[in-house]
Amino acid sequence: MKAIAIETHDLSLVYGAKPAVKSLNLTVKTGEIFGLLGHNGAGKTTTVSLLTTLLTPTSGTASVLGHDIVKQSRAVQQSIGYLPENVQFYDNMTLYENLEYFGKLSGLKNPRKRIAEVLELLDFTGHDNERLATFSKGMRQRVGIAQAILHKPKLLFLDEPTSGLDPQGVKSLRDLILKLNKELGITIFMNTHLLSEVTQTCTSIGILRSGVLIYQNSLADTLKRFAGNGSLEDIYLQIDTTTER
Ligand SMILES: Nc1ncnc2c1ncn2[C@@H]1O[C@H](COP(=O)(O)OP(=O)(O)OP(=O)(O)O)[C@@H](O)[C@H]1O
Repeated sequence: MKAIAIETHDLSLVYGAKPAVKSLNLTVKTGEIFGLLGHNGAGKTTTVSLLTTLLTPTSGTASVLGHDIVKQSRAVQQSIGYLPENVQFYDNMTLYENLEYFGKLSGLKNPRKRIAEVLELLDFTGHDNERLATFSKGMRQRVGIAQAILHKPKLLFLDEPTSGLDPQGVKSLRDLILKLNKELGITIFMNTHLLSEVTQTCTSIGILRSGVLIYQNSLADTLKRFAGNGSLEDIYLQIDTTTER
């Protein structure tokens, strides 16, 4: 049986008086590529912010790679990588300088060696002395993944990683996500509303609606269970409209 990477129990977050995540009970096993789906404002980013310890829950608990997100937040931070939706870099610095900066922030002892490994892994060899100002959005997202994996995390959180990319950028990022999962064994937790991405990348999915997890299952079981109901888009709409509000 696979170990559990993420487990939440009645995890909730209220912004002022507004509940954004409501009693979330979610399990993600190690080795999965988990896709968290939902409309804009469903609570996906808030969920990732809780699991990455950027936000403290109003109530409930969660463990990430066996560490409690509140009591052991430092251990969580050390074992995960995170690509936020709008990752910021120093455009006037080169790719190498940006990665060196992030490597130092995450306490890397030998950044030079690790940066060279990551540049090769991400097919960036030869670009290390180019300024980030010259990079396309797709390349910048890959730099975002490079900074997120510098410290060799076992679990990677990606917030809408392919949003705003052209088809070539989407494909390149999708291939990279699959490579990180298959070759390096990194568990991936990905927020998305691109259903086409989910079918080509994820092994399991969850659907959030107004802060409530209304569905969680493997992608294979979902497609089997709703066989004959059309594309994943049709299935998503069916789950969304037939689940009690
Ligand atoms: N800092 C904040 N203060 C108050 N309300 C917030 C804050 N951040 C998010 N919200 C609200 O919480 C709800 C969930 O937002 P969240 O960003 O988690 O959703 P999302 O599913 O990630 O949406 P999107 O796909 O648009 O990024 C939304 O109604 C949003 O307006």
